[in-house]
Amino acid sequence: MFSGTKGPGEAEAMDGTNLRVLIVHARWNTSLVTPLVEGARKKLQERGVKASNIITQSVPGSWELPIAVQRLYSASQVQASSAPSGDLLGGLGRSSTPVPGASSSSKGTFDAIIAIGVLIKGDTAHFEHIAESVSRGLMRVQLDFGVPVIFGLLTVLNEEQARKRAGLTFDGYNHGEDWGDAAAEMGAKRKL
Ligand SMILES: O=c1[nH]c(NC[C@H](O)[C@H](O)[C@H](O)CO)c([N+](=O)[O-])c(=O)[nH]1
Repeated sequence: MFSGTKGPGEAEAMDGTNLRVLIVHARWNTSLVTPLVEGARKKLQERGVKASNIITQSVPGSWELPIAVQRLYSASQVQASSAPSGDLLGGLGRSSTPVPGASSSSKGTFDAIIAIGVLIKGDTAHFEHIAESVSRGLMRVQLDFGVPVIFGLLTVLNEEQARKRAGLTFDGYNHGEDWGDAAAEMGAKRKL
């Protein structure tokens, strides 16, 4: 965890034993997204979340994160309240995921969701449109559905900034770990 002035401070000790967490990540900039996902997964397991209760799904890019978060959460709610059914993904269709050991099916609802993507500014306004819309979309899903959606969208000006925040440089640290801590804390508090 970041020990400087910034950052969330010491995470509250939360027991993640009974939590089920969904990680939805973009496949754009995979070499940067994968360490972020792995950092989040590592922290979740350090907080006691069972590996089998960490469900990972991927989408093409960050633009698709809000709809995937909404659809996967809705599907899990249906599944949690009815007989075991088949594909959690519903109409999303199965997508490969580059994170080793990831699983793409689940039984039951989610206590927290982490949405992960890396947006790197180009020389057009495309970046701003995606960043603004995805941010608003993820906030809307968490408030509409009452489930914590951890904001794991890196919006950076260049690849070096992303590498630093993915813990890939000597002076960086992996923001995915903070997102894992936040998911464990918010998921546990949701059960209080
Ligand atoms: O996740 C990203 N998606 C990006 N674009 C794809 C977008 O998220 C959608 O997947 C695409 O527009 C199709 O809807 C990016 N850029 O364009 O630069 C990017 O940097 N990161």
